Amino acid sequence: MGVLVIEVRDLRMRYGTADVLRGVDFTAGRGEVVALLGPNGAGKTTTIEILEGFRVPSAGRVRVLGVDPAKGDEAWRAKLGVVLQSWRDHSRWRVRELLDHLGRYYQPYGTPDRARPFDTDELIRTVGLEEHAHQKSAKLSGGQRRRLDVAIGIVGKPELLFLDEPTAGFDPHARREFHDLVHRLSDLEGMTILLTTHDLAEAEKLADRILVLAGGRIIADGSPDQLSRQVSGQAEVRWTEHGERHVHATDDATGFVRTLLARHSTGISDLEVRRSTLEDTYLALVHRHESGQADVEEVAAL
Ligand SMILES: Nc1ncnc2c1ncn2[C@@H]1O[C@H](COP(=O)(O)OP(=O)(O)OP(=O)(O)O)[C@@H](O)[C@H]1O
Repeated sequence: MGVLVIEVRDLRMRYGTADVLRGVDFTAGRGEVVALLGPNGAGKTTTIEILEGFRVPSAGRVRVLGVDPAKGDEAWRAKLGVVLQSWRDHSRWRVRELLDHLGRYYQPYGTPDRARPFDTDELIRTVGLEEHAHQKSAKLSGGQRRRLDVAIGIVGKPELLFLDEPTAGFDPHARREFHDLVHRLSDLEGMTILLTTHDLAEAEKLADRILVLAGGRIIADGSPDQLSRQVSGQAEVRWTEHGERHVHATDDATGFVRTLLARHSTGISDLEVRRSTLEDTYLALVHRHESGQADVEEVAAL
């Protein structure tokens, strides 16, 4: 995996008497895009806040860019970018002015191989706010304000970017542009990105790896493809035969379809093969976990 940007071992967090994180383990490497999924209240935001140094964990070992976040200094903080769920109020500022102003904070932290901050006009183009550069942020639409949030998060060219539900409120076009942006940031800038989302199609498109947090632990860790194949190896074949609809679940869809067509060379129409989606997989994992059917270790080893 190369250089570890995030290293989390046996992380625990207790609020009062409630154990929210009960031994979370995962790592993320340079340039990796990792999606953290889990039901409401699973502890995703808590985990991210600990990684940012905003919350001190009850126990466990956490290293972010080689540093314990609870002891991170300004130079360390300058290498992180954060896009939170809630809109921070910058309503009096115009877009370009605000980004230019925030960018200045990062100037002392530039290195020979990473100029900081982002050039303001390049940044505005990157997030697609050219037409709104001189508008007050209070006048932006919800989706445009979210783009401004993203611009604020990356203005310092972070090595590690946290995105908490980044595309909530985006229209499909803005969402696709945002996905392209995430890929560019990880490919061209080598940025490691940790994002939370409840949109599984988004996680599948964006993430190299998916972590599922439930019951205070990571219950699955793998590429979207690995997760789908290991949780449900079966595909569903659907077809119409002499006007009647049929469905068959099989481990070997190709073999089944071959036999089906050989047996009935005519009379078969509307043939479809459906693999389980990440959403099916996710729901199966969380259900298995909640109903106690799966041992945590067993699923985590997928
Ligand atoms: N400061 C706090 N004090 C006490 N309990 C808290 C605090 N912050 C969060 N919690 C509780 O910890 C649990 C995890 O919350 P967290 O916000 O991390 O979940 P999440 O996975 O991000 O949820 P969502 O998907 O709804 O955003 C919840 O039950 C929440 O009520």
